[in-house]
Amino acid sequence: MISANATTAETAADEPAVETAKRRLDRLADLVDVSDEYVERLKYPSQVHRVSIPVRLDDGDIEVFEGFRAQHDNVRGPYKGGIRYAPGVTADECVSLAMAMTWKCALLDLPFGGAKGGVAVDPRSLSTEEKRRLTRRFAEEMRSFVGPQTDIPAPDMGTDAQTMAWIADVYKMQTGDGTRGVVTGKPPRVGGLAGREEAPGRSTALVAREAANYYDLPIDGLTVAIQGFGSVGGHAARLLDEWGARVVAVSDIDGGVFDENGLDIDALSAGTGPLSDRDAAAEADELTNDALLELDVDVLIPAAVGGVLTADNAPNVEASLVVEGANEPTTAEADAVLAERGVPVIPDILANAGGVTASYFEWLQNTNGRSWTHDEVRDELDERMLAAWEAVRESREARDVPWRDAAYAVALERVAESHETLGIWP
Ligand SMILES: NC(=O)C1=CN([C@@H]2O[C@H](COP(=O)(O)OP(=O)(O)OC[C@H]3O[C@@H](n4cnc5c(N)ncnc54)[C@H](OP(=O)(O)O)[C@@H]3O)[C@@H](O)[C@H]2O)C=CC1
Ligand SMILES: O=C(O)CCC(=O)C(=O)O
Repeated sequence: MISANATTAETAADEPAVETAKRRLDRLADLVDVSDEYVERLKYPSQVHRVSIPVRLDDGDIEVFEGFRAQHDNVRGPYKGGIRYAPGVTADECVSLAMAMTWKCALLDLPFGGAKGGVAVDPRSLSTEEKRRLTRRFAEEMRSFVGPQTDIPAPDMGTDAQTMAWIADVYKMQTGDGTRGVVTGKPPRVGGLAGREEAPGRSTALVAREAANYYDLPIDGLTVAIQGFGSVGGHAARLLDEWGARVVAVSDIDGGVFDENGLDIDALSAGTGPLSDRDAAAEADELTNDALLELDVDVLIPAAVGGVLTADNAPNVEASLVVEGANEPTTAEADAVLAERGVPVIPDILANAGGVTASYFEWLQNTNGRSWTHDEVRDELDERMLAAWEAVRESREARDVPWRDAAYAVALERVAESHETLGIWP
């Protein structure tokens, strides 16, 4: 077992993400030619919906869960963003993630605004039937504020294609609209897109490869540690492994596995249960999630929960490069420490943006009835991701700022331009 000093996800020194998001906007206002009034408005969500979700559990008891949907800005198109099921989800968490969706969609030049939702629940504590009842009731509660042209949810942590299928079905029963464009990330047999599930992991891998190349770290033999082996982490690991990188560590909620010679990612993916119990990990060492973040690797990819790189552990990060597969894995304080130490951090709004980009293709497919092949999805996704990477690279070089600010500057400029053109406020 490799160990490291224990860290908590958010220390006293690490401010809440929503405050960081607001401060970032102030800083960005100096970088781009945007009026202060727009910047002030964009610090706040347009609306935050909060609903109660009563669910009958398998043992006959009723439990009431809290659900949220934060809608940040829709100047560029309908609100768009995932729904997460995780313990401790709050309205504020959804607000900061909704703000990030506004910037992510603008950076990829998609005709969407930003939203995020969630239910405070540990999905691992629910049976499939309980999840189905919870999801259908949440969908009923969301009826008045979601729709293919208003707000389009998608999967996020703890939710998946099946969750989206249940929401699409409730919406169809309520409205008669059978196009299923109300949510993306559905199973392909009910209007979903081949390639949506792998897309955020694919973009994370693609951006990691480009960034590594930028810093003269060749993909062949590139050592990579990935926290999280779910939708994003699992697909990023598989692709990087396929492209010749050496994925030496991956983890799930219970901890991780490490092999300096590289893990057998395909075999690990084929297994079930905790990673450390899988046959493919028999020769690997176990390590904690904290220790994984401090491994001496070329690329570290946090791809699980937010707030894992903090003021406490950033001084111990040994990776040459951090690529954010998860949303908001790096606190503002950790960002500052890593910048000081010369460790580049490629931001979430670029790296994992393949998810919402593929969601856009799915929404188009549902809207105009033309289905996309898996190859078409991959080709167009890669093209758009590489274009976004280039835009951020140019912004960084022109402005001489960290990668995160460079990406946000491109996005803020586009959102502000849309507001200015419409002239609706201030
Ligand atoms: N799915 C999507 O379309 C997108 C997701 N993202 C972001 O990527 C991140 C991961 O999402 P996604 O892959 O969908 O989620 P999944 O639920 O598919 O996977 C999450 C992974 O993280 C692990 N995990 C959960 N809690 C912890 C913890 N406290 N410490 C360490 N590992 C943990 C899970 O382990 P276990 O399996 O044991 O529970 C699992 O391996 C989130 O930040 C999400 O917002 C970003 C863009 C798109
Ligand atoms: O696909 C989408 O609409 C959003 C995915 C998401 O929630 C994210 O990118 O964080």
